[in-house]
Amino acid sequence: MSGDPKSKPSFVKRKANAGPSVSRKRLKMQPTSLDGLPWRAVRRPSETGLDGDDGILELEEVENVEVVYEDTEGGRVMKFNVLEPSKNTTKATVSPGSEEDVPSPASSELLNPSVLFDSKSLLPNWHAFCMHSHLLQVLHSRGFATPTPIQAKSLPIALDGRDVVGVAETGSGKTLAYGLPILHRILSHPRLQRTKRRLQALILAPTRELALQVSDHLNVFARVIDTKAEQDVDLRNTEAKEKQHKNIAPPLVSIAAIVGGMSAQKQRRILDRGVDVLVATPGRLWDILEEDEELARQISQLRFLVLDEADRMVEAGHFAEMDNILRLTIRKSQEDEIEPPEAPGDSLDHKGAENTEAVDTLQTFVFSATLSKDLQKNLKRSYRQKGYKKSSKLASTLDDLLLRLDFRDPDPAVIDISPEGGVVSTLKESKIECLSTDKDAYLYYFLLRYPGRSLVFLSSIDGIRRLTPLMELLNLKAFPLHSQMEQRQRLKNLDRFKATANAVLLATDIAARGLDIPAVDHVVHYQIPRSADVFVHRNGRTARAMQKGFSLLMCAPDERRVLRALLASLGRNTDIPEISVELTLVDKLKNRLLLARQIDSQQHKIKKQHHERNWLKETAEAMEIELDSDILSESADESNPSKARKKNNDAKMAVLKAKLKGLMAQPLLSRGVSTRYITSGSRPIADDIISGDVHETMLGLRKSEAGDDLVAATKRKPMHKKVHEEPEEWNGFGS
Ligand SMILES: Nc1ncnc2c1ncn2[C@@H]1O[C@H](COP(=O)(O)OP(=O)(O)OP(=O)(O)O)[C@@H](O)[C@H]1O
Repeated sequence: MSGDPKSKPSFVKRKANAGPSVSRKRLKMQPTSLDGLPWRAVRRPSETGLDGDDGILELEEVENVEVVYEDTEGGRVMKFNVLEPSKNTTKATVSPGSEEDVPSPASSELLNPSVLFDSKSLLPNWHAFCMHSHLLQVLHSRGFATPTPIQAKSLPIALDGRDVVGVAETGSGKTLAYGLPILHRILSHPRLQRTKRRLQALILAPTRELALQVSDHLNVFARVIDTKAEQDVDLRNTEAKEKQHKNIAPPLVSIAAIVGGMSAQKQRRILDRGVDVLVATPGRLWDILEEDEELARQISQLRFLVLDEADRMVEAGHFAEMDNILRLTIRKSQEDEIEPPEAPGDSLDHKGAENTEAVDTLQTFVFSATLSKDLQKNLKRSYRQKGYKKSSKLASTLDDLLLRLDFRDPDPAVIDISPEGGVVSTLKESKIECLSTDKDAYLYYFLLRYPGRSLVFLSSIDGIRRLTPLMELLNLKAFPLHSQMEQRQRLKNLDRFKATANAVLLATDIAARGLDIPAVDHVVHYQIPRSADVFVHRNGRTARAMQKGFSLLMCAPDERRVLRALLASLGRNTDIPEISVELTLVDKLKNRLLLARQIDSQQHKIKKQHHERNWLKETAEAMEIELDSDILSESADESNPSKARKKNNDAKMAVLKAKLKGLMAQPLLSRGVSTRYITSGSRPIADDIISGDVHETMLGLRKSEAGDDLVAATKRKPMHKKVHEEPEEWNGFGS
């Protein structure tokens, strides 16, 4: 019996169970007293209300016991015969009262899935994978009726214990393709109760947002199902998520995210408590690893290693950290020239069998929407070439890095179902050719003409800083997202963008990979992306999970050459179609933009003057210098304007703002529509207005989706042709 009987009132409930399958033939007479029986502690089922700590410290059961009644002189007595269990019994032999032998709560679900959850009739398309019943229930509760193609192809292989390199289009469910096998394994091999969780899976992701998203996504599958909470709480909202986390039972599988920009102490505390799955960005993980020897040791004994968006990881400035972390995962049994850094505790092999099991069964998953065919071939080849030697120098390309992965599998399965040319079937692409200096106006036109959730990619942070205030002055809900923002602000802006139906996210390529934002209607490339992969991933933020999506590329004359090269590298032989634009409207919008720019530069000037004046004063004070009265008066003239001057500035600003307000109040009429009589143009619009069919911000234009306004694409000179493979047949999500 466990617990301290002195400190708490306690009793032990016991139930005897002879078990129907016990054969008389293997009866071994062992008359014993009640306390001498092989009692086994069992979980206190929450359904019965016995799972609290009050009163009952432990519930025990005993099996293979025969109860015999004997008539004696003193009356009828009960005797117990212990039957010897059959040799092939699957139950572990347990010693009574041993804490170590008590399975964790997760094991309660470790029963025949078809008994707990009728997956055959409720989830027929998932049934064949024989996954843990808890996972099937979550899939069912979320309405994930059918595995996506990448899931259907990789799950059987991954569940079979093999390594997988998976390449599939953006938004096609790759997270669960690697996540479900990991969760299945952990749920099916529950840790012993009161033993600390041991790290079993490490998932590396290139950006903080992606790492947090992956951990959120998998956490949904790791928690005890609370259908009410699932309905009530929008899990995509950070605040709601925090609230929910406070209210729920401990997870069946503990998944933690370790990313930069958030409290390192808090993340260390979580690690100290023990986690099963760690999702991390390489930079922060390496920082922690340099001080946390125990974590380094656990990483050297992982059961699963995942590289999500592997190809991005080498670009994100994480190369050295990635390389170091991968070295930790290399097993000692490998005949390798790379000496993994000595993991703390290497000498402490007291875990014995547990270590051996982990060492021998590391499974590696590498997933991305863009892994070149050459790389995939090289990956395979490297394992066949016995002579391949890993150099101890730092890896320098993705090829190098992947070749360093410690694939246990002599022939890792490579599943490539990425679409030809990188275009997702539900995505419509378009472009606008215009001068660089006109891009703001065309962007503004597009955002007004096609309201919705638009994600605009810019190649520089300065560009985002310049555009954000302009958009705000033009009454658009614009949120910036880039690496120089504080992490809290980054997440807040993402949440706001997700929660606003008609909003603009101005982002650098940190938002290009993996982010699963619901219902992004448009992706805009303000500049041509620097590579074909980035183009594919940026586009992948829309048209996800078989939803419709639209992308617009803004191409200046000096970018044409880059665009041609980009399309060629994707093996495309048709140009991207142009979208038709009402140029008269763009001209009108240019006037608004001009005013917005003037206001912004005026505001900027005032801010700068304040800043300079304060700096001068503070510096003089700090250095205990008395500034020359000439300088002071000059400075006062310039940056601390006199009342009259200030008034003048304020008046100037008020005039500009009033002008802009006036312009914005004027309806934007399309060409051919008279400003005086909206029925007299080439296309009278009065009827459309009455029927609500006209565009609310641009009179004279019918409401339409961006995809409806494409101009036929021109054919480009044929490139080297690709053999056309039949597309994967898939009828979409939930079918
Ligand atoms: N079997 C399924 N049925 C329905 N929806 C699914 C299924 N699997 C995943 N999803 C949903 O599809 C969306 C995209 O999944 P996920 O983010 O894993 O895509 P991805 O392939 O990793 O995309 P990217 O390459 O852009 O990172 C998510 O919202 C996810 O919940």
